[in-house]
Amino acid sequence: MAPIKVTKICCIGAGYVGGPTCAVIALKCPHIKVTIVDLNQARVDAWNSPDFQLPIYEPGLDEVVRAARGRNLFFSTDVDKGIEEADLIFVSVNTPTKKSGVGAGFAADLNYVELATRRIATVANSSKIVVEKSTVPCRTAESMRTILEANSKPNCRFDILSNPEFLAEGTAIADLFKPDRVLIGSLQTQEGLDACAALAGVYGNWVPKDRILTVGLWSSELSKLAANAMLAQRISSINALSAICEATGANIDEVAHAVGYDSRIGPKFLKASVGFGGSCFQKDILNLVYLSESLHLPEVANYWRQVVDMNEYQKRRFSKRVVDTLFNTITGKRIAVLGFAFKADTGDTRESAAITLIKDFQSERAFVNIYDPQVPHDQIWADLAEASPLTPIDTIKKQVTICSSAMEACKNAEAVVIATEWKEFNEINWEEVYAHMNKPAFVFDGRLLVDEKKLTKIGFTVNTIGRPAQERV
Ligand SMILES: NC(=O)C1=CN([C@@H]2O[C@H](COP(=O)(O)OP(=O)(O)OC[C@H]3O[C@@H](n4cnc5c(N)ncnc54)[C@H](O)[C@@H]3O)[C@@H](O)[C@H]2O)C=CC1
Ligand SMILES: O=C(O)[C@H]1O[C@H](OP(=O)(O)OP(=O)(O)OC[C@H]2O[C@@H](n3ccc(=O)[nH]c3=O)[C@H](O)[C@@H]2O)[C@H](O)[C@@H](O)[C@@H]1O
Repeated sequence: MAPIKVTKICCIGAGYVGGPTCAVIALKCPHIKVTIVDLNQARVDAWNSPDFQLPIYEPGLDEVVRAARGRNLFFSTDVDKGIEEADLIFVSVNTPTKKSGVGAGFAADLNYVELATRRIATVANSSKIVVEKSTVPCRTAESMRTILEANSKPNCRFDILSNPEFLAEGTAIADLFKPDRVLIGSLQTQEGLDACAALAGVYGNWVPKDRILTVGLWSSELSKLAANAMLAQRISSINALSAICEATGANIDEVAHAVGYDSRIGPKFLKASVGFGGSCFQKDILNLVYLSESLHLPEVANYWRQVVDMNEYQKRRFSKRVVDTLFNTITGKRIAVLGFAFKADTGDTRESAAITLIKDFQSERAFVNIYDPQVPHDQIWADLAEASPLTPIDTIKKQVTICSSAMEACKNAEAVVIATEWKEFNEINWEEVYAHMNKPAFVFDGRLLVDEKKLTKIGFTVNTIGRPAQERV
């Protein structure tokens, strides 16, 4: 049989993954028409905006969309047309943690995946390769196949692939241009392998062959959860060690450096922090915990749960350190929180550690000034309202002020808390900040960002994650 040639791709879901991933496919494959569809009109409008005010902030994304949009890259709310036209469909919808029902708080909510799958079954008039791009529990492809086959029209066949995405926000375009690997899982039938070869052919336009890994469907699905769980586990491990450092006088940067020098361990992902955030680490580990429990493997479930528990502990430990250091009370004191996004170079705030810290400061009745260079103010208010559902937004607004610069946030504050490692926080004029703060002035560095010695010399008392407090000299 001649290899399947992909000429039209549809991606369902124009979010942080579907948007950048398929924009890069369009850029690198000018011979393929790529249509990204979404039910969210505002999001699609932003992708189509004449001045390229895209719905997500991602370095380099703008250039990719400028080069391909209108040529072979299209954004639309016409989901049915996108499905009908395409020979390969990515399902890149959200799979958040379930909020209610069986598995609430742990299991992935597969409702969006199911709705998208049902839509494909209803609309498709020709055979399609359907690709799971969303992160899903192991064996979700089987449910998708059952739904598609039960609802398909005669002469329509569906081949399901798993092609999880490994990009990280903030470096999405670089990751997509030069991925460590592209993983494609398929059934090991001839049809499955043919579909796999077709998708590998798409990536083959720019990804070297030896970086395209082809495996079985279930291995592919599980590998995505495993990769995120192991990355998060490294952060929880280094954060657990940071607590020992603070208590003993060891320095977490030195420990991470020494440990990471072992080529079997490696230096990446060993940066102690105020806790990992982002839409996926916690969700995917909880998903793995749920999967393990469903498989009657409680020891395995407990093992992975600890990674999330340690992360919660790290956040709480940090806010407690702020309160303890400020003479056991922050009531009525002003705390400047620098950074609200869950990491630098993104405007995404999902599960950001900053939200937990600010909530803790609010419950201690402190005043909080927030500054983030990318997160829209409306998003900050929405996140704070969601974090404290019983507190009216007007009450929150009496305690919290959103500022338009780091300097403005620090004015008249007792303490500065660095929650996100934005580069611009390296360039803060700390002498000027110090001059405008109440004394004694404290800096709590949750991201190992500031030069402790320099700040201490200025007069600050500096508390850095994973190091004992530096007293004023
Ligand atoms: N955010 C990230 O960096 C990464 C996310 N992932 C995974 O990728 C998946 C998508 O994540 P994000 O892009 O961050 O989510 P997102 O929430 O930014 O985007 C999902 C989009 O799908 C749309 N959608 C939902 N149901 C739909 C339907 N039936 N028809 C059309 N559109 C529909 C939503 O309106 C939304 O715009 C998740 O499973 C996530 O775990 C994987 C790797 C990285
Ligand atoms: O499935 C996903 O959603 C993605 O999740 C992560 O990507 P992302 O969450 O975008 O960002 P990371 O760079 O992994 O950072 C996650 C969190 O860990 C924190 N972190 C990271 C590294 C580190 O050494 N220390 C640390 O505290 C970051 O500040 C951030 O809060 C993975 O890195 C991606 O491979 C994966 O595709």
